[in-house]
Amino acid sequence: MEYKAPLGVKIEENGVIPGAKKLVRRLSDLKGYFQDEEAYEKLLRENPVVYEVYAVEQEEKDGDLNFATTVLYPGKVGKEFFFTKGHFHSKADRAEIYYAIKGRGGMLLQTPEGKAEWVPMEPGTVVYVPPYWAHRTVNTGDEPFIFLAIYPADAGHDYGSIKEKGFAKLVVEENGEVKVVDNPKWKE
Ligand SMILES: O=C(CO)[C@@H](O)[C@H](O)[C@H](O)COP(=O)(O)O
Ligand SMILES: [Fe+2]
Repeated sequence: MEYKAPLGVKIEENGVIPGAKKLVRRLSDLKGYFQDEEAYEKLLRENPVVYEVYAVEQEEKDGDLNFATTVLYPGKVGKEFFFTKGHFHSKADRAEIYYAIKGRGGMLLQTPEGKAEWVPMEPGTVVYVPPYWAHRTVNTGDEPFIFLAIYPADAGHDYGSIKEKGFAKLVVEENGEVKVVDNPKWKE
């Protein structure tokens, strides 16, 4: 039997995992995701980085685990706070654990039938993402929102239906307050 080597790695203050695979998502990678298309086009001139992911991933095998930090930058498109694309897992029954490290935000979760839930997150919050729920994180603060995700190595990402339909709820700023409101464009 060949055994894999154990690994201990320290997450840096800024959320970087040394040696991890880095993925960068700019605003241009999120075309069609935000409600306010005019605000999107305007901000696209600067094309800011919306988030970075630092992932330590294994072969897609049952029983193994991946982990990744996400650094989700503060910002808004119109009233809507910056968020990650959001996805179901390709193996839809694979669950996940998130652990918030820095900053402020939360997670939108949604069943395949479109039942949406909002879970606020601050440093120290653990979120359990049950099997079958799509999930998207949102930065509602004014500093980077940094969290760790731990997920089965064979979970995979299925972005299609969220890209097409979005979430039934939006997280917006209204009169200086964070509000979770119904998505007017949502169709069952
Ligand atoms: O949920 C997971 C892995 O299953 C996270 O590591 C996200 O992949 C990351 O926060 C970026 O979000 P997405 O762009 O993948 O939605
Ligand atoms: Fe996930």
